[in-house]
Amino acid sequence: MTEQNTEVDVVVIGGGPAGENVAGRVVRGGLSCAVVEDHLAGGECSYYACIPSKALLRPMELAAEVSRVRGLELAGPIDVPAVLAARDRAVAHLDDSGQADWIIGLPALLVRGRGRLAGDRLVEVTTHDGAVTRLRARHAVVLATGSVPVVPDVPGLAAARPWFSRNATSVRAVPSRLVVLGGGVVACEMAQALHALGATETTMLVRGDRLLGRMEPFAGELLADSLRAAGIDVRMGTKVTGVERAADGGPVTVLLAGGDQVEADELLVATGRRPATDGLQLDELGLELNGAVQVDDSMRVPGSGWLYAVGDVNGRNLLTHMGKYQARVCGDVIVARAHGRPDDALSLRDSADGRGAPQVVFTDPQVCAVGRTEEAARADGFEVRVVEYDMGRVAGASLQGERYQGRAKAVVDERRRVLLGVTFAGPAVAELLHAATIAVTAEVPLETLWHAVPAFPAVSEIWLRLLEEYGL
Ligand SMILES: Cc1cc2nc3c(=O)[nH]c(=O)nc-3n(C[C@H](O)[C@H](O)[C@H](O)COP(=O)(O)OP(=O)(O)OC[C@H]3O[C@@H](n4cnc5c(N)ncnc54)[C@H](O)[C@@H]3O)c2cc1C
Ligand SMILES: NC(=O)c1ccc[n+]([C@@H]2O[C@H](COP(=O)([O-])OP(=O)(O)OC[C@H]3O[C@@H](n4cnc5c(N)ncnc54)[C@H](O)[C@@H]3O)[C@@H](O)[C@H]2O)c1
Repeated sequence: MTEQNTEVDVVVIGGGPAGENVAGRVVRGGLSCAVVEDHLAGGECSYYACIPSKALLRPMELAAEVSRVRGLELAGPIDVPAVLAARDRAVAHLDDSGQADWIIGLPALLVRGRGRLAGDRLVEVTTHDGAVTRLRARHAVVLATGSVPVVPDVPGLAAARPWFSRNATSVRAVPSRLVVLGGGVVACEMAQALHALGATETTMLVRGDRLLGRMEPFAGELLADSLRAAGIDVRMGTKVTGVERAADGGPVTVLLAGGDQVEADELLVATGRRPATDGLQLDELGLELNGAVQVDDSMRVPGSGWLYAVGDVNGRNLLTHMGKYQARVCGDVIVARAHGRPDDALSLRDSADGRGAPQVVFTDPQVCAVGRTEEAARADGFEVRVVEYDMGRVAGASLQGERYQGRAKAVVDERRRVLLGVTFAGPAVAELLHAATIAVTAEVPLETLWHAVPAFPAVSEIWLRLLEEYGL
């Protein structure tokens, strides 16, 4: 076993979107940086999560759009091998040389191997051949190790070799019978994609009474209607009591409280993710881990002068764009502190995560939201008024296709007359979201928004309808 020692200004553990962006910002600020990556530069998002899932969903979404436009018809069923090939291209056939070259070209040092904290500003990396590299950071160590799936404690589950999101997004042969455990984002997106790509019997087992539990209830209801209309068996209020599968393979049987059971070729478990902190040795630094690595709004671990955490591992919002935002804050803060410059500018603090991150669920209908739901706003003590509107009544939306089903909801802070949150559910509503994000972030008074005139006949006329509904 060989040992090497290297000193740089900043060491980043994890080369996913968050880690890469920290590296980009600190190098731009004149610091040297090493990125430690155990698997693929680019992280979960690029190869197993956002990118492949959206590549698998897009044909389903477009096919649904076509089915709503009179005079158009698909020439045939979705060409599954072609879709899987397009997915493979989207993930660069799991070849990370493009992203590795980007890191190296910053320039930054890319150290391939598993990193852990070995002391004050010290990271130890074990490479795949067993060699150990010790990286000493002059200024900061940033944890950007992402998250891993939660495995529920269900008898027989682990032995039944369930699928997790990586198996679903990397699918080579779509199972005919699929059972999905969970009603969150991964469950909804992957159930719909795999059903459209050939799963003929798809069952969703949802613990609660609705899908997308963190969003406005109407969004999950519209989505459940659409999934059911597509032939997916969405079962609410279920409790899985056991899972069985013969050791030599064959179908998997999911046992439910009440005596029911579902047999399928594969079981996809999509019951959330937890921060990837195993093996980092945080406890040895005296850090108490309550699930995620807690950070302040400059992304620094409280009580430490040098340890930061960005992206999924800090548990703020498990979304790529939020991890990258945190990374920009974190990188710039580290640069400011390293150069002894003021570190308290507005751009050097995370103010977006606590307000309610923008998110798009890429199903049909799409669901997107930013800011607080009505329930969250009331819980936070705001004086709330909500307005809702059926998007099918907007001229631009009705022109998108027949049977356009959609709904919008705005949550208003009555005292300041600004938006606290906005949710849209409907076909192709994702691009409406950024206008809402600007309005919520900038706290644009409704009286000012009134003068932002939406073009006719675009779907964005929903903004006018919401304001009229409010009484303007
Ligand atoms: C199926 C699915 C679809 C998703 N779709 C979307 C979407 O459409 N939009 C969206 O915004 N978000 C989406 N997400 C969430 C998104 O993937 C994550 O929020 C994002 O990847 C987090 O980025 P990260 O850099 O924090 O972590 P990751 O992308 O997980 O990267 C962490 C990196 O750290 C490395 N690593 C971990 N531990 C070590 C160690 N000890 N030493 C060295 N390297 C280590 C890993 O190998 C990995 O490369 C999706 C998630 C899933 C599961
Ligand atoms: N388009 C996107 O933005 C996108 C897509 C996929 C994933 N993501 C992110 O990835 C993260 C993980 O997604 P996810 O869908 O796995 O998590 P999630 O937290 O969104 O949903 C988890 C679901 O599993 C259920 N659940 C939890 N424990 C259970 C148990 N023991 N038995 C039965 N059901 C159980 C929950 O009730 C919930 O319905 C999310 O935080 C999300 O932000 C984002």
